[in-house]
Amino acid sequence: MRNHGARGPVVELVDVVRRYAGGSGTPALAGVTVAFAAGTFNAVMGPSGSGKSTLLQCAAGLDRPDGGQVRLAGQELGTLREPKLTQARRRRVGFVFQSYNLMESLSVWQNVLLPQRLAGTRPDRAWAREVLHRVGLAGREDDRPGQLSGGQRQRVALARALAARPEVIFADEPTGALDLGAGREVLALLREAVDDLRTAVVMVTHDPAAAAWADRVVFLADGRVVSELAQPTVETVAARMTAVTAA
Ligand SMILES: Nc1ncnc2c1ncn2[C@@H]1O[C@H](COP(=O)(O)OP(=O)(O)OP(=O)(O)O)[C@@H](O)[C@H]1O
Repeated sequence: MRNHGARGPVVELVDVVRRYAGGSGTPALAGVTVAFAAGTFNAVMGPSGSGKSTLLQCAAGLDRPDGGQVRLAGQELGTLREPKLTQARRRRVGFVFQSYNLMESLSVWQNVLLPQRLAGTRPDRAWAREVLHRVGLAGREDDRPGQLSGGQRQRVALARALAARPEVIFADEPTGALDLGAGREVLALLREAVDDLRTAVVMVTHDPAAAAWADRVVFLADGRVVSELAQPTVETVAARMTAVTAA
């Protein structure tokens, strides 16, 4: 596609509107235009209810907007019907959630390979092994998630995302359930995915210290992008959050 070169955005939202049935009248997304490029780490922040999770769901093709366009690797998602939409998502997108979303009955290894099995592609075992090594879980392949700490579980979730070589990883509060040290490990691994693999990362967070790992912070309020910050630090993020919340 024309606009998906090395410098083109992996994910592009143009004037995206999402209105929930029975909502209070204010749309969850009220016309959001934003793009996320390969090899960039983006944080999305904003007050509770500002539309962060809805933005992630629409950008990932998990939810359909009521207006506007979402392009993933240059492909307009609104034009895709199932199962093409699911295929596009499986091929290009990785997810990391606050609650890990691992299959408890499967081993670490089976969890990491599951998305590729579901996609019907032949799992790249050598890369999966490399990825487990990268996240510090080599040797834990046969463990069940129940035998792991929260930080280790989240690193399995990250390995699962990376194993499919996604162009973009969407992370919804990936450090929300972790202590400081485990959270830092996960953030460092997301950073590595951006710097070494040129993955785009889009991470929703409430934590200025987590956002400071990003290259850029996008601030939402009332379903709109109200501010942006490049090269964020804990201090500049905290100050901007205060300003956005007070406005
Ligand atoms: N499934 C739904 N049905 C109806 N309204 C919803 C639904 N999901 C979200 N909303 C509403 O849409 C708005 C945006 O919600 P969203 O979860 O995207 O915000 P958020 O910024 O992620 O919030 P938080 O930080 O609390 O997770 C809120 O007003 C919320 O109540």
